[in-house]
Amino acid sequence: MPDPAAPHTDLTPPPTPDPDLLVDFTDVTLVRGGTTLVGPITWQVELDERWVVLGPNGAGKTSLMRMAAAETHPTSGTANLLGERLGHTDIRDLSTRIGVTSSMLAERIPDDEVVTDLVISAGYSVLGRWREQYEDVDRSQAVETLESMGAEHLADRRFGTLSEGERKRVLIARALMTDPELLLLDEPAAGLDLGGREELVARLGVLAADPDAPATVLITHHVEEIPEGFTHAMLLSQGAVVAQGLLDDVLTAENLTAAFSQTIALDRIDGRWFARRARRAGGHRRARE
Ligand SMILES: Nc1ncnc2c1ncn2[C@@H]1O[C@H](COP(=O)(O)OP(=O)(O)OP(=O)(O)O)[C@@H](O)[C@H]1O
Repeated sequence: MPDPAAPHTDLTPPPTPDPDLLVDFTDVTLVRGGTTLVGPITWQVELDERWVVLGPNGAGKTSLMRMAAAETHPTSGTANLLGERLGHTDIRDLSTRIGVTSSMLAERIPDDEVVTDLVISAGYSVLGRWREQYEDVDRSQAVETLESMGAEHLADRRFGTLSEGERKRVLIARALMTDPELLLLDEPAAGLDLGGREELVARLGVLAADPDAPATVLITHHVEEIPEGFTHAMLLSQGAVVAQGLLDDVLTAENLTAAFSQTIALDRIDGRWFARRARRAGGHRRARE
């Protein structure tokens, strides 16, 4: 007979993580210094999905991505990545299965790193040259991956000599080098000029359309940076989810207005999105009077 005064202990084993869910977060939070940076968030990313995570500065996008990259453990909630439960698996085993690009990573790359070596090193979970001689197979795969991002001509260049746009393409190639199951891109178009942004968005659109490409999560501040072929969106504001789900359902003027705390008008032209602050009713007419 159980003691009714004893604390309740749930002996049911947690459900086995679903291998088809690359990200499977339930009520996940990240707390630092007593402040909740993001969450609680319940979020699932499936094999063939391409997600965009949008929100203003400080919304918690990078905090969410660091948990999805297994770089940071959630403070609470249940987090499964690639069918493994965080906290019950060696996160180093996940690192080659998740391709990541971020400005934080870019800052850690030595200026004199040769692009091909940088791309190859992803396969060894190191940043920078690790071996004296890489295998020919590594080298040819690196060139092939650079080709997929239109960056093969940069193979022998040193990272520090590349333009911002060239760096972004090289870093995405590096993230793809290990043939990851999940690709996480944190603001890949930040700092690019119009031409560079459009070039990158087009390449990401090609990647999104490739059925063999990994499930992708792209973080951005701007709807103009959403490539064609993206399927899902999450809007974050102040650490909380404003909306998430199918891109067409989530990306509305109403939801953007809520996320960015100002009245946003949204247009869709040729499969791309464009946002701006809406004029106040009658503002145009007054300006002409
Ligand atoms: N280690 C930390 N300790 C305390 N607060 C932190 C820490 N890291 C981040 N924050 C805060 O958490 C909030 C969310 O940060 P995060 O970088 O996730 O936002 P973001 O949406 O990626 O922002 P941005 O668009 O500006 O890059 C911010 O207010 C940030 O100042």
